[in-house]
Amino acid sequence: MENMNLEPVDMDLTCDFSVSSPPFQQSAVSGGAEQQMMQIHLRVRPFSKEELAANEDQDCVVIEDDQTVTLNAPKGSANMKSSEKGVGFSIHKFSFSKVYGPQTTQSELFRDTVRSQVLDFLEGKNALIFSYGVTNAGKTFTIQGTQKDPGILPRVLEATFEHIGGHQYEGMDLKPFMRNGAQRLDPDQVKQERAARSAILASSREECDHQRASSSSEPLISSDGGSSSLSSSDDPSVFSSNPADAAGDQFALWVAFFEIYNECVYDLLQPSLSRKRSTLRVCDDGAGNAHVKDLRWVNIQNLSEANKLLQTGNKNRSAAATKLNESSSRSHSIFTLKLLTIGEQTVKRISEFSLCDLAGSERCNKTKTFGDRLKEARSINNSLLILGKCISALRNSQTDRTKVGCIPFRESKLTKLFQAFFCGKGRASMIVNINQCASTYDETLHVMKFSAVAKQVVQVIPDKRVEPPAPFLVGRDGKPLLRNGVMDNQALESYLSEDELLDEEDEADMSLLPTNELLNIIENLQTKLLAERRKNLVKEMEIRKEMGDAMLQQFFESEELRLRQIEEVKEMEAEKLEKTFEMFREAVKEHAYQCAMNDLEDDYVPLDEFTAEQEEAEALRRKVSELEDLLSSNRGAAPVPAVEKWCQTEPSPEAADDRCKRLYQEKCVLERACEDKQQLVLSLEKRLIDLSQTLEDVRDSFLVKSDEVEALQREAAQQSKSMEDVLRQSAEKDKEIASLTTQIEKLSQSLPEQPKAKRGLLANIKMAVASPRKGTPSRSLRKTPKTPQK
Ligand SMILES: Nc1ncnc2c1ncn2[C@@H]1O[C@H](COP(=O)(O)OP(=O)(O)OP(=O)(O)O)[C@@H](O)[C@H]1O
Repeated sequence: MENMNLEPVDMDLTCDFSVSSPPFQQSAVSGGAEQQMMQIHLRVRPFSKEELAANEDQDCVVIEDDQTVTLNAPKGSANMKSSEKGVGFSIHKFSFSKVYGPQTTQSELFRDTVRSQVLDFLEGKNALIFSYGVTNAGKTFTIQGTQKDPGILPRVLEATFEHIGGHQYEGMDLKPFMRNGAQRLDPDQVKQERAARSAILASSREECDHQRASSSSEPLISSDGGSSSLSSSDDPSVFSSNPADAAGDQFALWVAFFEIYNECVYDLLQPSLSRKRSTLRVCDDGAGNAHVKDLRWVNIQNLSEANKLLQTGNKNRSAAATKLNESSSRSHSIFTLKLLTIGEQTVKRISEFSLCDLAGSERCNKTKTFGDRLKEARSINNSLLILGKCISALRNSQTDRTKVGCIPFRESKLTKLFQAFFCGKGRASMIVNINQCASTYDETLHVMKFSAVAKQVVQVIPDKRVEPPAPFLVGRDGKPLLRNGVMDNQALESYLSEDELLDEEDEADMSLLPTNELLNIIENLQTKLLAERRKNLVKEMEIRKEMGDAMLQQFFESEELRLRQIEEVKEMEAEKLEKTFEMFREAVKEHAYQCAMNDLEDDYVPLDEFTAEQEEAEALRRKVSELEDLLSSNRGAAPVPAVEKWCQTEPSPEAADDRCKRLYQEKCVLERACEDKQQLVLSLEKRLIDLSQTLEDVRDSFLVKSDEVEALQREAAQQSKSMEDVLRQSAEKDKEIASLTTQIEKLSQSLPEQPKAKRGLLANIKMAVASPRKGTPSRSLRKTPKTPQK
C-alpha cells in the first residue's frame, strides 16, 4: 500500500476527501440500465479491552455524521510528523455511502448494506461484497461474525434459504460450470457428487465435535441449522419467493470456498490428503469472465450444511498469529454462492454472490514480520496494490475515455476474479473496516484514501426488468449440449476458449517449491512446449494450404471471368466488322445501280430506232463498197477513197454531187455516233475504276480488322498459356505440401521415442514451410481448375 499513488489534492488545514456528488446519486443510461457510484461503507470497530488499556484511544477517528468521518493524526504517527514539517496535513475528512459506528449491530449492517444486493442475487443478478482494511480492523468479523453475532455471510445464506423455501431442487444433477454455465451430470457423476459432499460434511462434523470438546471456537451458525442467532432480515418475507413469479421453478444452491494465498489459489473445501495442497488455475472464458478451474462446488440444502462447510473452509484457511491479531487471515478468502433457478428440467438462470474477506493490509515493521510472514505480507500488499491500481485506473478511464483499456486486472488473481463485477456484470460494494487505534493510524489513513478513490468508481447496474440470458448447458464431458436441437453457441465459445487457455500454474510463486519439483515442472513445460510447437506447425501448414487453395481458386475464377470477357469482346468486334462490311457492300451495290440508272437515262435509244439505223448504216456501207468496186473496175486506176472517187466519176455532176454530200453527211453522223459511244465506254470504264478503288478500301479496312482480331486471339492464347504455368506451379506446391504433411505425420508417430532427432526434423520442416519455394518435390492440385474456353 505504501507505493500506491492515490493521493488526492490536499486542502487548507484539513484535507477533504469527500466527493461533491451525493453518495447515492444514480443516473440512467441507455437500455434501462443505471449508473451508480460504487457503494463504499465504513465500519468503525469498537476498542477492545486491551486497546483501551494500552491507551490507544486518542480520538483519532471522529464520526461527524452518518456519511462523514474525520481522522486526526495522533502524536508520533508518521502523518503527524510530516505535517509538523509542513508536508501534508494532520486532519483528513472522508465521506462514504454510509458510516457505521462502533455500536452498529451485525443485523443493522446487513439490512443497510447487503440486503438490496441479496434481493438482486435472488432475482438472478450477480453481486460482490468485499471487506477491506488493515489487519485486526474487523473484516472477518463483518463477513463471517460469530455464532452469537453472525456476520453478513450467514445472513446471506439464511436469506437465500428463506427465498428457496419449499422449492428446493433435490436432483443434484445440474451443477455450476465455469463462470456462467451449468453442467448436466449423469447418474454416475451424481453418485460421486453425493459421496464427495457427504465426505466433506462428515469431516466437518468431526471437526465440530472436536471444537466443542475443546471449546476453542464457536460455529457461526447453530449446528442444528436453526437461525436462533440470525435476525438478518427483520422482515423475512422480503426474501420469500413469490409463488406466482416462480411458476413452479425450483432452486439449487451450490457453494464454493477458496483462498488466494501468495498468489496461489487453494480450494478450502478440498480435503487435503498430504501436507502440500494442490493449486488451482484461474481461467478466462474469453469474454472477460474469470473462474477458478476445478474448484469444488458443493450443493447445500440447509443452513446447517452451510455452517459445516464454513467450518471446514475456515479450518483450512491460511491464518497465523501476528503481533496485531491472534488469528490473522493471511490470505484473501472468497465464499461464493451460486443459485440455479431450474424449470422444465433445465437451468433458467444462474446468479452469483461472492463475499470476499481480504487479507489485512499492513506494514511489515508494525507487525514484526520475518520469513514466511514477510513473504505473505509482500504478496498481500502486492495484490492489494494491484486492486488499488485497478480501481484507480477504472476511475481514470471513466473520467478520461482515452485511458480505457489500461486497467491491469490481469496482474493478480484477485483482480482477475473481480473484473466481471467491475465491468458491469454485477454489482460490487466494499465495506471498509477500520479500528480507532492510534498505533495503526498511518495504515488506516492509507485505507481511507484508497476508499476515497474507490468511491468515485461508477458502476453500470443492469436493468432489473430485463431478464438475464439463459445460462449455457454442458454435458458430462463439459462439451456443449444441444438446446432445442441447436448447439449452444455460448457454451461452445466458452468451451473452445477454455481449450486455448494458458496453464496459469506458471504464474504461481515457484520459489516456494523444492528443486526436484521445479525440475519436474520444467520437464512438463518442455513437453508441453514441444507439443504446442508441433500443433502450431501443423496448424500453420493447414492455414497455408487453405490460403493457397483459396488464392488459386480466386485466380481461376478471375481468369475465367477475363477469358469470358475477351470472348465477348471478340464476338462483338466480329459482329461490328461484319455489319460494316455488309454496309459497304450495300453502298457499292447502290452506287453501281445509281450509276447504271443515270447512264441508262442519258444514253437511252429505242431498240427499233437503233436497229433501223444499224441497217441503214449497213446498207450505206454496202453501197459505198459497191461504188468503190465499180469505180476501180471502170478506170483501172489506183484505188482512191470510195466516196471521193464515186463523186468524181459520176456521170451527172449535180446528181453525183448531191449524192456525195449526202453520203458524206451520213458518214459524219456515223463518226459522231461512234465518238459518243467511245465516250460512253470511257466514262463507264472510269466508274468501274472508282468502284474498284472503293472495293479496295473496304478490303483494306477488313484486313486491318482481321489483324486486330488475330492480335486479340494471340493475346488470349498467351494468357491461357500463363494460366497453365500457374496451374503447373500450384500442382507442384500441392505435392510439396502433401509430402511435408506425410513427413510430419511420420514424425508425430515416431516423436516420443526419438525426441532429439524429431526436434531437428521439425526445425527443418519449419524452415521448409517458412520458405516453401525452395522445396523440390512436385505437387498436385487439389482442385482441377476449369479449362478456359477460347
Ligand atoms: N464490530 C465489532 N464488534 C466487536 N468486536 C469486533 C468488531 N469487529 C472486530 N471485532 C473483534 O476484533 C478482532 C479482530 O477482528 P477480525 O479478526 O475480524 O479482524 P480482521 O480485519 O479480519 O483481521 P485480519 O486481517 O488480521 O484477519 C476480533 O477479535 C473480533 O471479534
